Order: sequence, then structure tokens, then C-alpha cells
Amino acid sequence: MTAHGTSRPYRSVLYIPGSKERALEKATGLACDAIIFDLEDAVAVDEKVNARAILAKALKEADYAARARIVRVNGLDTEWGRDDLRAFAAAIREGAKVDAILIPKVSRKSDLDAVADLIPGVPLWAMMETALGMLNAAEIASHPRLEGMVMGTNDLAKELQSRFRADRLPMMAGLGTCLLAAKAFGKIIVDGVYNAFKDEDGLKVECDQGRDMGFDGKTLIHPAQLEIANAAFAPSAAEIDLAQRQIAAFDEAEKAGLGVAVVDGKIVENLHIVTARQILAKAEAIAALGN
Ligand SMILES: CC(C)(COP(=O)(O)OP(=O)(O)OC[C@H]1O[C@@H](n2cnc3c(N)ncnc32)[C@H](O)[C@@H]1OP(=O)(O)O)[C@@H](O)C(=O)NCCC(=O)NCCSC(=O)C[C@H](O)C(=O)O
Ligand SMILES: [Mg+2]
Repeated sequence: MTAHGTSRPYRSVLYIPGSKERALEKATGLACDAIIFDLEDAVAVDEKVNARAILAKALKEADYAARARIVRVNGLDTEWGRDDLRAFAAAIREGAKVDAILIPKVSRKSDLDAVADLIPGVPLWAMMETALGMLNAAEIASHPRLEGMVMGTNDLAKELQSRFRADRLPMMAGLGTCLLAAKAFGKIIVDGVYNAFKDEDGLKVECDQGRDMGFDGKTLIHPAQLEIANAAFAPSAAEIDLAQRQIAAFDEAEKAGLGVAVVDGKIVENLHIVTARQILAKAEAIAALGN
């Protein structure tokens, strides 16, 4: 379940530079659950103002259907941040469909307050990518306007001066801390990007690790990464089958006045049924998307 008790999938969350008209158009037909329309690091300084206008137009005119539309603005400590927020507050009033505003490099809860005042009524998401943000993850997650968190593992690696490892050992303290914070406050949390976008095997390893940890999905930078993320973060056929059998066995146990059932040699209690129902709800939500 996500923040609002729904099972909206966030298996694949694709970044698209706000300046790239071809990619903005292409995304209307891509099998991603959500799109981060980026005005920050994917957009060159000379393109910042132009990208804002291109993106506002796309979000008014293009049909992104069920995909969640998340706009990543520039930080308020840059010359573009305030104008990005003003432009999108106006675009939303004029009919642009925006599901959330994503704020980069959130380090404190007060970073969210500053944005919340400038764009009332729109859910906020936070990029978790600074060392201070890791230390303040719980208070950031507790913000009432916050709906989701996105790991920014490139910026985090830069701050930590860590090196890439396939097992992501240097990232684990930050990933785990943010995951705990998001889950404690019922927020969505998606994993960071895998930069080597032609390396399918490496991406699969990272997606499986993120799924095992409990992330809702993975941020992606190229359409070629969608299929692997969608598969990794969807309930597998075996998980669906087990969930169905657990629910049936537990129903039978309850009818017999018992609080515990046994399936495949393992105990099933009420808490496992909560998980089983979540798995089935997510599978249904994905089936409804048709991809
Ligand atoms: C990585 C890329 C620069 C590669 O671009 P390109 O060489 O053009 O790729 P292809 O020729 O293979 O593209 C094939 C077609 O796919 C479309 N395309 C490419 N990327 C996207 C995309 N992201 N979304 C939608 N469509 C896309 C191309 O237009 C081609 O279409 P067609 O003309 O029909 O053939 C490029 O993929 C790219 O720019 N990716 C996004 C990079 C990005 O957003 N970076 C910022 C986010 S990462 C980050 O900042 C995370 C965080 O903050 C942190 O700190 O970690
Ligand atoms: Mg970043």
C-alpha cells in the first residue's frame, strides 16, 4: 500500500529531461508507471527557461494516461527554483496535469515548508541525496504534504566520495535510513538510477536488490530499462499463488477456531495475510494498467 492506502504502482519511474520534446512525446506510449519531468540536472543551464515552457505545454496538451506526472524543479537556492514553482502553479491553474512536485536535495523538513508555501495544494516529493538529508530522513518523511521520496544515489555518492560497487555497500546506510523513514510515515519510496543504461544484467541485480529491501520501484533514465524494472517490482506468479493459498488456508484455520495456518511448511498468521492482500492488490492494479 502507498501513502493514501491505494496500490498505485511505481515500479518504473522514468526521468525525462524537460527540454527534450521528442522524449516528452515518446513517453505517452512508454510502459512506465510514473514520469519525472526534469528541470534540474538533466537540463543544461542555457536550456532552463526554455525547458520550463516546453514542459508546461506538454503537461497541458499530451495524454500521459495513468502514468503519474511528477515535475522535478530546480532548488530554491538556484536562480530558477522560484520561477519554476511560479510557472507550474500557473500552468496547473491553466489545466496542466501535475500529480506532484519533486524537490531536489532536500536536507531538512523546512526545505519542504519553503516550497509548500509557493505551490499550495500539490503533493510534494523529496529527492533524498544529501548526507544531511539522510540524517534528517525521518523528520522529512513526517512532513504532511510529502507523498513520496526518491533516492538520488549519484548526488549521494558525490557527497560521500564513495565508489560504485555492484553490491551498493557504500549506499546501504542511506538507502536503509530513507526506507525506514518512508515506511514509518506511510510514504512511497523509489530507488536511485542505474547509470549504465545498456547493462541489463547489472540493472536487474540492482532492481532485485531494491525490491528485496522494500522499495516501491526504481527511477530510470532510458526506455530500455523499463521492462526489467516492471518485472522486478511486480509480484511474481509464485508470489501471487502463495498469497492466494495463504489467504485460503488462513480462512479455513479461522473457521476451525485457530489463529495460525501452515502453508508449504511455514506458519501463516494475521500479519502474513496483510502482506498477502497487499500483493494481490498490487497485482490487480498492475493488471488494470495492461502492461
Ligand atoms: C541517457 C540519454 C542521454 C541517452 O539518450 P540517447 O542517446 O538519445 O538515447 P537513444 O538514442 O538510445 O534513445 C532511443 C529513443 O528513446 C528516446 N529516449 C531516450 N531517453 C529517453 C527518456 N529518458 N525518456 C523518454 N524517451 C527517451 C529517444 O528520444 C529515442 O527516441 P526515438 O527518437 O523515437 O528513437 C537519455 O536517455 C537521457 O537523456 N536520459 C535521461 C537522463 C536524465 O534524465 N538524467 C537526470 C536524472 S538522473 C538523476 O539526476 C538522479 C538523481 O538526481 C541522482 O543524484 O542520482
Ligand atoms: Mg541528484
